[in-house]
Amino acid sequence: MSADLRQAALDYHAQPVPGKIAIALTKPAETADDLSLAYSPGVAEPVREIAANPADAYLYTSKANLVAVITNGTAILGLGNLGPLASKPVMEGKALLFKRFAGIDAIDIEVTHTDSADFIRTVANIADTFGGINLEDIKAPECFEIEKALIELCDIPVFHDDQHGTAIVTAAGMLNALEIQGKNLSDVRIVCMGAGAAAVACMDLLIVCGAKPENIYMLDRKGVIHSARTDINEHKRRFVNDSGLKTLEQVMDGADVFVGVSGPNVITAEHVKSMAPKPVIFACSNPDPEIRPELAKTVRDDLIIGTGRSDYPNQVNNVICFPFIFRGALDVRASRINSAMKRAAVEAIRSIAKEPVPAEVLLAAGETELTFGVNYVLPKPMDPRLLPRVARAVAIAAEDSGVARIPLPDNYML
Ligand SMILES: NC(=O)C1=CN([C@@H]2O[C@H](COP(=O)(O)OP(=O)(O)OC[C@H]3O[C@@H](n4cnc5c(N)ncnc54)[C@H](OP(=O)(O)O)[C@@H]3O)[C@@H](O)[C@H]2O)C=CC1
Ligand SMILES: CC(=O)C(=O)O
Ligand SMILES: [Mg+2]
Repeated sequence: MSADLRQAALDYHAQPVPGKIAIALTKPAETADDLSLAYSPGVAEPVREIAANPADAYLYTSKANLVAVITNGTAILGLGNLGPLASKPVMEGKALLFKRFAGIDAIDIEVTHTDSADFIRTVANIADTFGGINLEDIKAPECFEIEKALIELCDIPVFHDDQHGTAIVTAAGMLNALEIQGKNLSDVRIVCMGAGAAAVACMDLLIVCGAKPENIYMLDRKGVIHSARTDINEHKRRFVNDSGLKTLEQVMDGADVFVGVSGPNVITAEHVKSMAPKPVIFACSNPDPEIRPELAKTVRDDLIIGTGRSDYPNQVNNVICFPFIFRGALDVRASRINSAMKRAAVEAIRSIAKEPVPAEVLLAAGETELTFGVNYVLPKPMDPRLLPRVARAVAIAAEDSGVARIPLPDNYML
């Protein structure tokens, strides 16, 4: 990062007040009459109603539009396990994005804990406060056990964004990129660098969308996951590939697709050069991608490349999903975010990239033109069509799959 950007980022976070979010009042609180309603004695009335009927919390409190962004700071972006407190700027950032893009009030909660059971207990014990829980930057393999347990324990949607938000955006972008390159997901050879939260979920969803498990090579820090390895957990084991290719060099040679959800600068221009014609690279590690687009482009002119960042074309980042999927889930009080809702989000996101881009998006993106093609495979996060289209598709999928607890509002998001 340049010294200028570093200082600008620090100033942005420090000035004019520290941090990125604050709490706003939604009711008058000026007079004694106001306070009689907001606090004692009036507040006792909604208390009694909620005690008698817990669902009334959705009517009389902020629960319906409140999401907790909860972490333990064990996998902060691609920076690693830097602890809960250091993760707070990222979690406040997620809260900012929830509010900016979907009008959802979100609050960050950084949990210090002893083990996964302690973390699960902490989150389960505060869950009723919220309409949904967005788990963030929790490392694998603990994230899988944590999410599974919390889905069972909580009565509200629990969604590990690094798994499912990333997978939804990756699948949407990949289907579009392959369409542009004239390839089918069912035919391509895929290299997935990383075998953690994002990697496992991305590959699972690509398989649901048509990728062949035997065409996927997943790598961790020790190389390709294959069955002779004795150091792999049950989640990695689901992706063993015993074709005989064991090194990064071997799997990149002739690969159609590279998905990077690992760490910075792990592939070289030589690796990119050895890929099949018309390859697709999603180098999603934040803040520094697995390879810089300018480097990859020195060796290929038939390449589609995306990164997790806002300052290159083709941003492949879960921000294109999580505000909108939660909006749809909250608005029908979905009990969970299921596979049908994720598929609906993939299709809604990818369809927007194929349509003309509104002038306000071009302005916000600092672009004069964006058309579906090598430099535009996914909508920009600030595209105002994402909110109505993704939220509506997700809410309809929730209703159709039986997890909505209230009907779709009339003309919802139309
Ligand atoms: N663009 C986006 O929207 C998103 C991007 N990401 C990025 O994906 C990355 C992983 O995040 P997440 O899955 O949550 O983290 P996890 O800690 O769950 O998993 C990290 C995985 O990456 C592997 N890894 C890390 N560094 C290297 C390396 N240098 N070479 C090879 N493998 C490596 C680890 O290997 P091992 O198992 O051997 O330790 C592990 O399998 C981060 O960089 C993050 O920023 C994540 C979510 C969203
Ligand atoms: C974008 C994101 O969630 C990550 O890099 O962890
Ligand atoms: Mg994350």
